[in-house]
Amino acid sequence: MDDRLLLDRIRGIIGEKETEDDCSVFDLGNRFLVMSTDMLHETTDFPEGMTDYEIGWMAAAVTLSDIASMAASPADLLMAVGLDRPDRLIGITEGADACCRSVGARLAGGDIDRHAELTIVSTAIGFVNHEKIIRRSGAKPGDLVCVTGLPGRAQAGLEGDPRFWNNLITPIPRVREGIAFSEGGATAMMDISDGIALSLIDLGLASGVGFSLDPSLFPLIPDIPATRAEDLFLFGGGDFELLATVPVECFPVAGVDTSVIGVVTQNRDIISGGAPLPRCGYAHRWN
Ligand SMILES: Nc1ncnc2c1ncn2[C@@H]1O[C@H](COP(=O)(O)OP(=O)(O)OP(=O)(O)O)[C@@H](O)[C@H]1O
Ligand SMILES: Cc1ncc(C[n+]2csc(CCOP(=O)(O)O)c2C)c(N)n1
Ligand SMILES: [Mg+2]
Ligand SMILES: [Mg+2]
Ligand SMILES: [Mg+2]
Repeated sequence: MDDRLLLDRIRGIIGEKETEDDCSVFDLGNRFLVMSTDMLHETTDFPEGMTDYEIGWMAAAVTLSDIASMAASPADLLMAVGLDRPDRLIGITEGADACCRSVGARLAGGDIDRHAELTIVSTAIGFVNHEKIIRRSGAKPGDLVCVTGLPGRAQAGLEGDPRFWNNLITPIPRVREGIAFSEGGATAMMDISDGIALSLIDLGLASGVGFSLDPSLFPLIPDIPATRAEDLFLFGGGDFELLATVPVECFPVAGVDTSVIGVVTQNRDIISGGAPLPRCGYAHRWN
């Protein structure tokens, strides 16, 4: 059992549309309010060696990334902190505050509790004009599949590559890039927190499409064997880059440094280099 399968079980209760995107979407009449919440805790999310400041930064970044993935501008973030030791709160708060400021958001409140394992829930809201929101459901056959940055770095950092430790522990929410994708006509978007392969599965289901990827186009981490780099690229979690689909006539998108890795297909299969893409990536598992 993993978190994706569990989510499928509650979709019928709260609704397909409500659980389809990185954020929930509330119509304010003149624009949309988007909201996201994420829970992180020490054993599964904060690798040993992180400072409290970095823990606070990461907790804010993962949620702000969800706001970015709707092409929204983040506004306020609340952080509920279950502390194993009280002295950790100041560093955590300084890190979260710095991350919020870096994207023009405000750390605006939260909660403090005692907990055996350090646990942080961050909740953020953002705003986006009706015509500028990008959902997971808009991909059209023929669109280009685009990704920002060098996915795979966070997993490489987790596995001990010192070059990518900072990518793992202090991810940058791609707010500016999300807005640029929207301005440039992107049709669907999400962040790749659980890895590109699982994200493509989600995007394909939401849009009713498939994908054909060309591995020769993948932007890969340098100086490691190519097969390893390709696995990190497709299946590594913890990178908060954006995955977007862009009509051919809209490419390149001004203001985003992006790599084209494939094309959207009418056929719902997800193919990479001619073979079906395995359903592998980061998941929360029970047994
Ligand atoms: N317990 C829950 N109850 C209701 N909706 C949920 C629950 N958990 C997740 N969702 C919804 O399901 C969708 C996917 O959630 P998920 O946490 O996988 O997305 P995410 O936040 O983009 O990913 P990540 O957690 O890796 O940042 C979101 O719309 C989310 O609001
Ligand atoms: C031990 C360890 N493994 C992996 C990562 C990278 N990481 C951070 S958040 C996330 C996915 C989304 O999580 P969630 O679904 O809980 O929001 C991943 C893969 C990490 N920081 N620590
Ligand atoms: Mg997300
Ligand atoms: Mg999230
Ligand atoms: Mg999740």
